[in-house]
Amino acid sequence: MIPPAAPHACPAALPADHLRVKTGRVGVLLVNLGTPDAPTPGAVRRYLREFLSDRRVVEIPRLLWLPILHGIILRTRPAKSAHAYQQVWGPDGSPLAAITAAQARALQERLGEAVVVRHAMRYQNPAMAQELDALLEAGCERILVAPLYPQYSGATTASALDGLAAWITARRRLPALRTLPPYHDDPAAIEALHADLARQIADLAFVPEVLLLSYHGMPERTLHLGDPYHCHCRKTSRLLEAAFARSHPGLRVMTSFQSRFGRAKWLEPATDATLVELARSGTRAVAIAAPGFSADCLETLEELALRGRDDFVAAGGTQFAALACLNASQGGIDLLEALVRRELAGWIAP
Ligand SMILES: C=CC1=C(C)c2cc3[nH]c(cc4nc(cc5[nH]c(cc1n2)c(C)c5CCC(=O)O)C(CCC(=O)O)=C4C)c(C)c3C=C
Ligand SMILES: [Fe+2]
Ligand SMILES: [Fe+2]
Repeated sequence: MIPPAAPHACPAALPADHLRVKTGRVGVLLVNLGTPDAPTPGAVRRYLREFLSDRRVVEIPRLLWLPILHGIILRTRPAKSAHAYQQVWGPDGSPLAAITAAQARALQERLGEAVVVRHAMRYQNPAMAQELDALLEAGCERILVAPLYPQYSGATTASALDGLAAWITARRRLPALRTLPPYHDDPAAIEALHADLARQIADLAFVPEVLLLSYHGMPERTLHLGDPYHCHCRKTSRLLEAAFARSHPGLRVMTSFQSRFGRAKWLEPATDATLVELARSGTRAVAIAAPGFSADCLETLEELALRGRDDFVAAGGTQFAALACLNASQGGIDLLEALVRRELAGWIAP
């Protein structure tokens, strides 16, 4: 679609190859949150230091936060979190990194040579700046940056855009840029999630009474400050609930928020408390899903699938299934392709 650059005359003092760069291509950068390079206390510490130093993630004044982060959290949490990562670490490393890489490869296949697809992590590796540079190097003059968060939050979507902004300010030669909007209520996203979860439920050895939709939590204060995250999660849930009411009339769909961090009040109800409450009030069979995560990660594979099951069973529940995220499944890649093609309108042939 982009015409080749016309020949031109440059000052004789410049070397003949000063503009001999590849041009005319379109790039897509899939971005997810980030994960440690290894399931060791040292690597987890480096990851947490970068992540939890981000002002978008912890919004309390630096003077208060930095002594807590460096004096307490970075001394105690890395060993505990490394133990959790060891339980989900796979042959290709961290699940979040491996799945995001697989999503990028699958999307590259779908989009063909007209588009260069790469992936990056907001924290740790592969770094956003390195991957954006690689797209420029490959001749991409137009780049779509796609944070893979269906629901917008300052801590995730906005932070990924901060990563892009930091790269922009540090480079002379910039491409044209677009960013993927949140897709929490996109009919294609709801349909993909509904179809994938329904397929997984059909494959279970039991019939769940409850489908619990668990989203990563946020401090409740961020909702009052105007972050749309809570509303986006609730809307995804409402649309999924409506879809399941049609396909699975006996299934109760509920929503909760997981991964509380720190002492402040977080969005409620909490996932762990909800599982215990369900079991205590007589629910025996639960399936849990995480529609806020585009890829399985520590928060789904350890917190939900392992600890969630323990909480539910200890409180009297008997059947528990943690359903997979869309990941690089056919439905997941169909969705990514649809979202990305829509955002690339005018840059690539329909
Ligand atoms: C999907 C959306 C996410 C939101 C919103 C979010 C907010 C948020 N997270 C923390 C603190 C931690 N999160 C951690 C891991 C983690 N978080 C997300 C996604 C969201 N976070 C993902 C995908 C992951 C998993 C990464 C992986 O490697 O698999 C962690 C690290 C793990 C641990 O030590 O428990 C922390 C810490 C805050 C404070 C926050 C909002 C303010
Ligand atoms: Fe998180
Ligand atoms: Fe809301």
